[in-house]
Amino acid sequence: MTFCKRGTEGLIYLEDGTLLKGCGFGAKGIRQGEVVFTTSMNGYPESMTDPSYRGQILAITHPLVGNYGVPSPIVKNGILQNFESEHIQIEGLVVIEETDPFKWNSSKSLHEWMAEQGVPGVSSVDTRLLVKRVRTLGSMMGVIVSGMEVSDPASYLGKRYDEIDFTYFTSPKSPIIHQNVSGSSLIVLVDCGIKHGILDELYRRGFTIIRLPCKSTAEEIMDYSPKGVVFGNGPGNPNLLEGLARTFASVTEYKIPTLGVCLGHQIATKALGGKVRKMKFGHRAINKPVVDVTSGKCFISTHNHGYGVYKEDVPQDTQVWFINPDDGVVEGLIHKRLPIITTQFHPESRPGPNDTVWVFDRFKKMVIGNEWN
Ligand SMILES: NC(=O)CC[C@H](N)C(=O)O
Repeated sequence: MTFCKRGTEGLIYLEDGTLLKGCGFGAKGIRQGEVVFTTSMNGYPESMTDPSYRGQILAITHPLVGNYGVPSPIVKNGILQNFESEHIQIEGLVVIEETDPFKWNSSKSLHEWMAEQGVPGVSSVDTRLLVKRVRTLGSMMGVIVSGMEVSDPASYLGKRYDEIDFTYFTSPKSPIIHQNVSGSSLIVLVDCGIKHGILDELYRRGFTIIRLPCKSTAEEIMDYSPKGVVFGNGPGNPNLLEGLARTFASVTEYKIPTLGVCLGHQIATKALGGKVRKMKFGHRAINKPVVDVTSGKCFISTHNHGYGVYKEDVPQDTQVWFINPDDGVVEGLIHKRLPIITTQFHPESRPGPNDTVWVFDRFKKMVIGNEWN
């Protein structure tokens, strides 16, 4: 029997029947979701508040999680500087060891933060075994239990992740404006659950940003006469978002500079005639290589995607911009005739190395200077 420092037990159950018992922390509760893993060694406050993780139970492979605690939110111009959204988005967290913090800017422990926000965690489980199962069998649904007695966790499995449109929970219901006094150009960002890191990088480049709901039409977008449009990241299965792909396709008719990031890259692919497929277990890390095939340079980047574009599914009028050299997944596209660029990875680098923030400079050049290749 494991000694549990919070005095409660917990478990993680996978739909293939794997049951790992450990300790509960964070909030007491039971949640179901798709079980995914990240190999990031730090950045848990950013990852856990990334809206693209909605509907997922996140396992962190790094053995100690919580060492530097959780900071107080810092907000500038309505944009969070140290979290990716206002609250925790993951369904639950799985770690080997959940630690108490020691850092000058920590305001609470990981345990306290999760308890406050109603998110269950389980620690003292063999995350290596869990990751091996997911890598071998592919992403699976699972159930996390913290501090409660449950005899049949399988009975809590519900609707499958791939069948739920999570943007309903993460997209704003009405426009949000980040007015930029130093800015020259107004852009519209189609917000399906935007990471504040993306907002921040755009705002730093002088843009006034109008965030519109994910279900907006091209007409609603063009009503603002934007100089550029961004289709951002977001949770869930891109193949459920046919309306968004239609909106993207209609926006292309205005020949307006457009940037797609992560979900935005997938939506661009669909809108332009390509295909997006579910990956076996996805890419979630802050040290993934991507090669810019136009320059031959390799960059280290932040990823969080479970769907992907493969070479054979790239839309006709686009050229591959980035590729992941490990598995060949297409990590970025450039349109051959229109000012459209996309990345599957996260150039805003939250959390992660800043190697690719120049993608936003390139977008700015497209908007301000009319250059894109
Ligand atoms: N970060 C994202 O935008 C993720 C896109 C999509 N939900 C996926 O998992 O592939």
